[in-house]
Amino acid sequence: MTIDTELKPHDTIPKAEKPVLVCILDGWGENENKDKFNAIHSAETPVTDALKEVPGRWRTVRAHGTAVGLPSDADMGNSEVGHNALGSGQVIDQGARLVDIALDNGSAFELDGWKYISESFPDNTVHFIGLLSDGGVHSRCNQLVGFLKGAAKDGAKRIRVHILTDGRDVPDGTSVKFVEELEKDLAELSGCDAKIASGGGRMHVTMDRYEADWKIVERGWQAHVLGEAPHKFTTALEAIKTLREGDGSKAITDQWLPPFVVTDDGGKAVGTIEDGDAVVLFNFRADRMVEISKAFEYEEFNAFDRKRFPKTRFVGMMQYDGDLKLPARFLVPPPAISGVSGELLAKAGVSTFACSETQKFGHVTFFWNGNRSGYFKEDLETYVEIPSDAVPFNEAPDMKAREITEAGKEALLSGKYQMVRINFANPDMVGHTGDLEACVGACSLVDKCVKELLDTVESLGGRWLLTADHGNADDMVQRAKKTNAPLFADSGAPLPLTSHTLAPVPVAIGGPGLPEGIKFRDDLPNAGLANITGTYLNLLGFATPAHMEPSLI
Ligand SMILES: O=C(O)[C@@H](CO)OP(=O)(O)O
Ligand SMILES: [Mn+2]
Ligand SMILES: [Mn+2]
Repeated sequence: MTIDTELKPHDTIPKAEKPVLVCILDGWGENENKDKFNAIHSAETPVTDALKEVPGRWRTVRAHGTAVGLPSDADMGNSEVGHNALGSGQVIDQGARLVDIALDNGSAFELDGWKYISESFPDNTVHFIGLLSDGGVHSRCNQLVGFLKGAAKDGAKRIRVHILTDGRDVPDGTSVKFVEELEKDLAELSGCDAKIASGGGRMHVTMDRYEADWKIVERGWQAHVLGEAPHKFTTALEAIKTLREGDGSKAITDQWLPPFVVTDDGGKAVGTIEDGDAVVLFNFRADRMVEISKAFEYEEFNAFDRKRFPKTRFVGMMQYDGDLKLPARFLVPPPAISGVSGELLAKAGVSTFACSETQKFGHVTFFWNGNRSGYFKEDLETYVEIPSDAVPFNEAPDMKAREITEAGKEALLSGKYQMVRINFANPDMVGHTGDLEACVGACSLVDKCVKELLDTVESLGGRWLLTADHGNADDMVQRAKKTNAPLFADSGAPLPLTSHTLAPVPVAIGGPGLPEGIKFRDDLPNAGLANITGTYLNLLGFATPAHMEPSLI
């Protein structure tokens, strides 16, 4: 498709004279399950509730599956695909799908990335590092197995897998099943010595994002590369089963397992990373692979002391950062996202303010701009990151919602910005902890913060759009497949749901600056997140560009 990067004025909505607020509630779905396990339903949310009553200015849109470029409608939404869609207005085949296709048609094994790592197959080790689950948000086991088989077929003599346990996109405890399956798959690879070499929980080892805590990456480096960790076991299965028990008084969940190394009977690590080895990061999603990519790729690096910097043939499943071209080599070309709203608005001279806390900062900047870490026009764009606490967020469920609200209000009142873009992390990040009570509190607070922001826009005579990127807080319990009934452990405790949901998300518009007759059209019942981009461009007074999905207005 040809992309026209010139924004044209809207036919009927005049150019916004006052700021337009776009506010994303991360992980805030509109779920059919309206029992106490829906934290949003259980929370005090008078502000977002009242928005539903405004005729023609509230609706839901699809935020999962094919509506956001994922392989199937069984796939839950996530922040990467959600913010890509919100920022670009396009439904783009996403990493999960592109890798499936490249494996299906075999092209993955013809491309430069694969040829590059193949050079290590005969005489060196090939290492695979990534999230071991079938969650489909960052990675998928069947894709890992596809590449493992490809490596064995193409003559890899020695394979080592470094696993990050999930328990976030999939139920806690499933790490055991995934490791058992992987052990079996590795044993079946013919003609090569293949083993799990190290690992740890995804929230504690390797998979940090937006430089929230480099210690997480350092732990991973020590375990995967140097073969050093406080815990050593002779099998990965024994490692995770033992580590899950914690210190006896408190169990540790899959997400938070400490780093471990697998050793031989003599205590020697079975899979350190050495000069000449190939290293593949098998996650397709970008945010949590950027830091570890820098550690493997950058000669100059001072985020932590690597102690040893092996010269490896290093590839990502995808190229994770389009501006940094990181990593330089990759197995499957990433989604080509162009003509995004940020670029068009910068070209049109619109000044933008974007803000969230660290955990979601890249969501409203990097993902929003199509996985680019830079600016389009730096003098027109102000990006503000409020540092997140480095704690499990059920222990501090308010997170930085108040600080983000203050920053957003200040930006609106400053008169410096035509568009103000905000993301509240709480419903998602607290939702992922599985702690219902904490999540209910988080949702109530976010509702209050939304009020403050909308009141500010009202006072200025501006316009606003409120939406979310996918569900999460809207269901905090695992349910029976057929009946949807909540599931409980033998102890009687509800089985927590830590993942995102398949629920659609709300969209609401308003503000005194919005001409009175402006309403949502009713001929787009299947609209998704990509339809929101044209909608906020309309609020700014621009027509929806032809390469974007139609506006909801
Ligand atoms: O924490 C994350 O990495 C994902 C879940 O795997 O959540 P989100 O897509 O909301 O960032
Ligand atoms: Mn999200
Ligand atoms: Mn999430």
